[in-house]
Amino acid sequence: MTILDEILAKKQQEITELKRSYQRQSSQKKSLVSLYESFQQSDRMNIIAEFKRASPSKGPINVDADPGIHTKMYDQFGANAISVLTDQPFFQGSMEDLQRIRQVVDIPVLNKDFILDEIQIDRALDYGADVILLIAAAMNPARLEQLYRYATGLGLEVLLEIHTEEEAVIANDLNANIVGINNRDLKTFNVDLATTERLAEQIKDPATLLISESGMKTTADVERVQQAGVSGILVGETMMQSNDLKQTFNELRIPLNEVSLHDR
Ligand SMILES: O=P(O)(O)OC[C@@H](O)[C@@H](O)c1c[nH]c2ccccc12
Repeated sequence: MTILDEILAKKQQEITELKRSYQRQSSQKKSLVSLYESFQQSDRMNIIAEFKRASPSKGPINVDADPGIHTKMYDQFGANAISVLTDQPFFQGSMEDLQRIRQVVDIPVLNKDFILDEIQIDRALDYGADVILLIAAAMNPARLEQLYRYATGLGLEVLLEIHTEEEAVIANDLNANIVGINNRDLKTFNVDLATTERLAEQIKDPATLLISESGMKTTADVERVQQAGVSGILVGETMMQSNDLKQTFNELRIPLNEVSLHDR
């Protein structure tokens, strides 16, 4: 049993409970902020800065950080979007964190969780998310497509996360417009930026927005994934542990070159 299996099993229990207790809000149409559109307009590396207190691979990262104060600083120093880890058992996050963050920033907010059911998508919308994460490794392609269509039908955007060549094919088949290449293998926790280099070229549609996820610490790391053609990065640990967020953003927000701008 991998850690991913363990997380997904626990998540199924949470969903069962949620279906018993969660009251959906009235489905009034909201006007959401488009991550896709706003990232297309930037001439610097787009940064999705993540609020993540702890993780199964690292243990505690920054458990005492205040979600409102911390992400307000992300926004001030140049984040283009905020990712909020809302899983409680393995990441010590919550939907209340997301709600709080929604109150303090106007840039797109991503609900980062192990989403396996429509009810979690309804809840993401209710709590103020603009974007949800769907992880190709977490379910079969047919179910992935159902959830993808459900979310986009509600007006949410989807960051579709892939880690293997097979999953890149799934992303192409779905015609996903925002694809996240996770450098971390969720089964072993190994991080390798070569994953981005390998998979970026497998994504066929030039209009797809490519995001490199995990393991980014230095300017050199960002330059490397940019060469592979990505125009956004998702950064957690480095943002949660930085003593000087202004400096961290300056190091990571490099100007985009032709490689990542060529298809605009
Ligand atoms: O802390 P890092 O190495 O910067 O990684 C951030 C993000 O990519 C990572 O938190 C992540 C990527 N995909 C996920 C899926 C579930 C939980 C967490 C993740």
